[in-house]
Amino acid sequence: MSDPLIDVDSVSVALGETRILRDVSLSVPSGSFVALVGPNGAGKTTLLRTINGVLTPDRGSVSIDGRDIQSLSSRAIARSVATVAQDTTVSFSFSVRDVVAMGRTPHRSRFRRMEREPIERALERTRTAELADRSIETVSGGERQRVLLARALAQETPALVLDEPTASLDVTHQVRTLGLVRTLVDEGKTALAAIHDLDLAARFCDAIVVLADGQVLARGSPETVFTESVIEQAFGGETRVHIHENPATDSPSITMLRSGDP
Ligand SMILES: Nc1ncnc2c1ncn2[C@@H]1O[C@H](COP(=O)(O)OP(=O)(O)OP(=O)(O)O)[C@@H](O)[C@H]1O
Repeated sequence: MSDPLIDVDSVSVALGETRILRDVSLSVPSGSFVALVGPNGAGKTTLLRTINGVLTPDRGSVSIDGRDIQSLSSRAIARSVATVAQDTTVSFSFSVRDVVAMGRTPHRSRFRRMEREPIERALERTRTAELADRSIETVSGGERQRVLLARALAQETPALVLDEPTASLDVTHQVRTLGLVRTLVDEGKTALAAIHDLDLAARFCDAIVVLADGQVLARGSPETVFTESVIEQAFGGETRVHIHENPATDSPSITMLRSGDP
């Protein structure tokens, strides 16, 4: 397997008096797409915010491409990792194109004109070009989520960190968005995404990390991680799953069953 682009080593994070992450280790090999799954409150957002340098671990370390992020400036981190946060609300009235252009900030300098090409390419790839002249305040929640993915693509970083990138999307756009991330990874990017839909995670990702109660419960290929016992341990006794092979996608297909379902 190739070297890890993102390496999280024994990270612990406390917020206020509460310890949120305990001794979390994971690595995202260069050129792979890894899903972070787990119940609400497991610590997924906290972990992603530690990986992009917003939060500082009180123990352990995070490295990007072999460099400890504590030693990097925020500009250097932003040239390595582009993030789409879970909360996509915006409180400014820029056009969609201007929002996507913000992705170029870590590459700008007083001496260089802003390159337009990465912005237009990001708009095209996320199918948001037709929204480009609209105010970001007027687009729908799902469209805004795709615009913020476009901003992350315009940042032209080796790594993408995505917190529930399909949360506001209809089923077609969920598949399109994860399909786009898969294509970007196949072209050379590396992605780590918190994903609630286990079936989509199994379909699009190379590896799965299950986080529960601030700790890594399991990690590995979708086939090895998505067992009934791991899922029931992570999501609690009320959750049962039906796992079967999906010959069309060559990945396990997962149906969540609620209590009362046959
Ligand atoms: N600033 C804070 N102070 C104290 N506790 C916090 C703070 N921010 C988050 N938490 C708690 O940390 C835990 C982990 O939150 P986090 O948002 O990382 O979980 P998550 O796995 O991303 O959840 P979800 O699937 O609901 O998005 C939760 O119990 C949350 O209430």
